[in-house]
Amino acid sequence: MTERISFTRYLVEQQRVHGRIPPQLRLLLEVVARACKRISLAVNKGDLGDVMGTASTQNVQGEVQKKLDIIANETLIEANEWGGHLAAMASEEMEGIYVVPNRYPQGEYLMLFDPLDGSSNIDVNVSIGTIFSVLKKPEGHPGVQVEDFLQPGSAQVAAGYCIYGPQTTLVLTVGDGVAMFTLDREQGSFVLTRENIRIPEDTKEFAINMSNMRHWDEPVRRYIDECLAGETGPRGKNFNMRWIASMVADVHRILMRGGIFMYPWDKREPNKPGKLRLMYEANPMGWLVEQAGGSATNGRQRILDVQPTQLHERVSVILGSKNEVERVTSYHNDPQGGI
Ligand SMILES: O=P(O)(O)OC[C@H]1O[C@](O)(COP(=O)(O)O)[C@@H](O)[C@@H]1O
Ligand SMILES: [Mg+2]
Ligand SMILES: [Mg+2]
Repeated sequence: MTERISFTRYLVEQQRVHGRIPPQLRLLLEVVARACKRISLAVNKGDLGDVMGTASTQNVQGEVQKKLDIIANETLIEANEWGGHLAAMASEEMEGIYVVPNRYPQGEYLMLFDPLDGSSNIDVNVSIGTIFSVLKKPEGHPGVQVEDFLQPGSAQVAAGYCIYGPQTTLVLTVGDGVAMFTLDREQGSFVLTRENIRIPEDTKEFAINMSNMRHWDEPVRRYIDECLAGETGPRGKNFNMRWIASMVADVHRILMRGGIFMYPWDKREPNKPGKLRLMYEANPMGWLVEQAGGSATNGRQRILDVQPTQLHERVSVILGSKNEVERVTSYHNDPQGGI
């Protein structure tokens, strides 16, 4: 029987063999994995635990928070604040940054997270998840400010997500490809189950919320129309559609078998670049996809090159199989032509 590699051992080998992970980052990732395990247990409880339904509060996005949004947020904060590897955290569920109290040692990393992604699916037993992104705290000044977080996605030192579905699966990159770990509930630990995940460059599967079609911009409309036209149309092949409405689940499918995921700008809120958030949704997912051989743009430029100006800023997201993302991007940059 092949020897099972635990998450801890994988990180230790990445540190020792590849010198990719400094000790503090390894500790941080282990703590995040433990926090995700606790969130997974809460999610699994469903109606047996007091975790379903809405809380009576709103978050900075103006969304009514779900109980699990808050439980997941608190679990990540509590688990990470005392370890000495973080200086501060930022979350979809918190307006400002959370600076690690000075009764604890100040670490050299910053972490951003979407504690519970796919909130609209919580009460209907569909896969949801946690998304995280790790940056280095800039040196040269004491304390931490919001501006320290406003680094482009290309500055990430680690990114990942944990999906709470039929399996609980943790997917991670530290810049050396993408690895996947499945939670072994008997052992209570994450075990390496895939390495060097690759996304096929071509695909016949697109994911977008079709109910927004009338609000889309011309390049997106053109791309989807061509897919829907199938083998008798300009693409000469039939396309299938999927939309789980949990970004973590739609992106996981793409890492597993390819595809293109789109949440583009649309006319419903023309002043917003998109629905999804740059710092703790698009950047970590964009880096994972790139590390697996795919692409991620906002329709015009590489998402990881976008210079953030606000903690909760939104962005148009087009990611997945390289050739399809390049096609949609070319339709934006050259409306008459494109690929
Ligand atoms: O309901 P819609 O418009 O299809 O949007 C679904 C998208 O919204 C999200 O649920 C937003 O994330 P949160 O659940 O973390 O707020 C994404 O996971 C998903 O891709
Ligand atoms: Mg989300
Ligand atoms: Mg969320």
